[in-house]
Amino acid sequence: MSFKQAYAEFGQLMAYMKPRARTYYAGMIGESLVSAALAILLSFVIQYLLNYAVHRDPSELQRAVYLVCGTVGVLSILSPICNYLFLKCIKITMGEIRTELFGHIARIDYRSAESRHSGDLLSRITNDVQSIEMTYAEHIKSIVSQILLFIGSSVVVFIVDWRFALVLLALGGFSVLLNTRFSAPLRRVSDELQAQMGVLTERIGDLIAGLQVIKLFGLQQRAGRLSHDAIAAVSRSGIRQGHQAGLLEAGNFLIQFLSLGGVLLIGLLMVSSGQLELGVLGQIVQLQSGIAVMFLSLGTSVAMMQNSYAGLTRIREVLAVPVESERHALQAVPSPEEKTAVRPDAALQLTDVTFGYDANRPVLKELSLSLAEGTVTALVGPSGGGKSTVVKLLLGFYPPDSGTVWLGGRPAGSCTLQEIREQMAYVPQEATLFQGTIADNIRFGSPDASDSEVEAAARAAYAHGFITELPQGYDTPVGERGANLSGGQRQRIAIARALLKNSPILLLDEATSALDAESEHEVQQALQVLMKGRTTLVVAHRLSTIENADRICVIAGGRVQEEGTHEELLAMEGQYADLYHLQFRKKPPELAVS
Ligand SMILES: Nc1ncnc2c1ncn2[C@@H]1O[C@H](COP(=O)(O)OP(=O)(O)OP(=O)(O)O)[C@@H](O)[C@H]1O
Repeated sequence: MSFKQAYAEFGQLMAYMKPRARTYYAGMIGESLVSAALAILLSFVIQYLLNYAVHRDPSELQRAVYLVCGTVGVLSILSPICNYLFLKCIKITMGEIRTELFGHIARIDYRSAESRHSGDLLSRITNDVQSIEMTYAEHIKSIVSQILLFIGSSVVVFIVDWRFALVLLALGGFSVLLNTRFSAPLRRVSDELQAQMGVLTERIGDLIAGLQVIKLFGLQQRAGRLSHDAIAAVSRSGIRQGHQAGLLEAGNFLIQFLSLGGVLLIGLLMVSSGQLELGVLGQIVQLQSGIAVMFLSLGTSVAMMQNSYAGLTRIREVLAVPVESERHALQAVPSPEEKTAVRPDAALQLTDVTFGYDANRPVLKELSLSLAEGTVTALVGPSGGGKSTVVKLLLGFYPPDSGTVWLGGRPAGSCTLQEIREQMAYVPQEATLFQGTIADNIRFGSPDASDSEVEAAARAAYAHGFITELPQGYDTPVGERGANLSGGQRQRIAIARALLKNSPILLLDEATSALDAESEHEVQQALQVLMKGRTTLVVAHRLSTIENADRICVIAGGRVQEEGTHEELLAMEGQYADLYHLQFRKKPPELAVS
């Protein structure tokens, strides 16, 4: 890496510290001065004590004692203050970096979110952010304190015997060359290692999320094999990094050894021939480590900062992922035919919508669909036909490639995403619960809702009963992603949340397929309450649950193939009738949509 590039990357790293740069540098330089001063003053103490040992002059002993007491007194006041300022700046800055990352990830557009593995994002938020903290807290401070120690030691050695100073500086020069030689390979291996840590975190995420399936199907060995490659890659890069760092360290130690051995040998010869005081030699020996260590630790710190630069690059990649714009990304102006097709009673409508996740493979093909206000519409059809994709478009997660989504007769492209989403409540197949209590999770539907409103929503969602049976009631923590609750309980909390949101349009991804009969009954009852008076779109996987819907649309191959009521569609003897006969299973009438 060129000096210019390193300087630019350092600048980017320090840009986060800019608002409090003065305090950070003051704290860090203060801390560094303290440790450099300690080492240099110690060299004087050694000189005075050795002089006392040789000449038995009590004033030398006295000077050593005064110096020790003065140093301890001043440093014990300065050090905690500087350390506090320094650490405070780091913690605030790290908090800001994490907040920026979290905020950005929460806003990234859905297409980018779906195309990334959550483990990769997790690794960037944890490993890469951590690598930046190491530079703020360790590497920069180490460089500055070693430079200060180096300057102080060099000046003192130069004053007491300039010949030693020249020899030590020459050896230091070698050390610089050695460290520069290792900088580029270390950066390469750091980049690799950080990326591989990301892959490993992805594998671990998959493993934890799929633990039940892995155990159930006895896939432990297979899962182990899948993670094996990622673990092996991390180990290989880690070993390569260790190898490079080890070679660098060995070279630096050799130089340090030569420097210490040389000073001692020449110094002792000079002492024995009367050219040098023993006390001065003791002082030079103490200070030579300050000079040699500077090169050693400067090299190591510069090399380790490559890790942070690699981490920063990965964090900046996340920050460069586009966020959802406030406006719905749909810009196309509806055609005159589409405008005339808009039904005045439609709460939601799609006219000639074509959409593909991949531009060359349309999933929805000129699909038209309208949801009359206050009615229940069900989407059914074969797996992969495009039902969930319709929901994603309605929620504004993706804009159509062509055609128009209409919201109450208004093109969704002219609405903000907030306007679109305020109109809709969505209950997905798997209820998403967040860390916090049951009450917190219901309150996501309306953050300002009072406790009694939360309870009313829970009662309407048939959730109040089981909540009050829990020892902590509404204050029960739901555990990671609702792990402390059953599937049906999670669903009813999600329904209570949707009730509290009180939006006029309801999108349901058939939420009961994974539940046992009793839970399904309760969730269905809760859904009946939720659907009352709302325009509802149900993505149904089991036809028995939507027999009484006002309209049923069969979606296959990205198009509405058939539509009508249950009886009309059966009479058609088309795809719906085939699907129905295939799945035929009578449900108790009270469970079905009424
Ligand atoms: N994020 C995505 N990226 C790329 N392709 C996708 C994505 N999501 C869905 N698809 C593809 O789009 C097509 C329609 O998927 P969709 O989930 O809408 O079907 P569906 O009718 O809801 O299926 P199911 O009943 O199984 O849930 C499928 O071929 C699917 O592979």
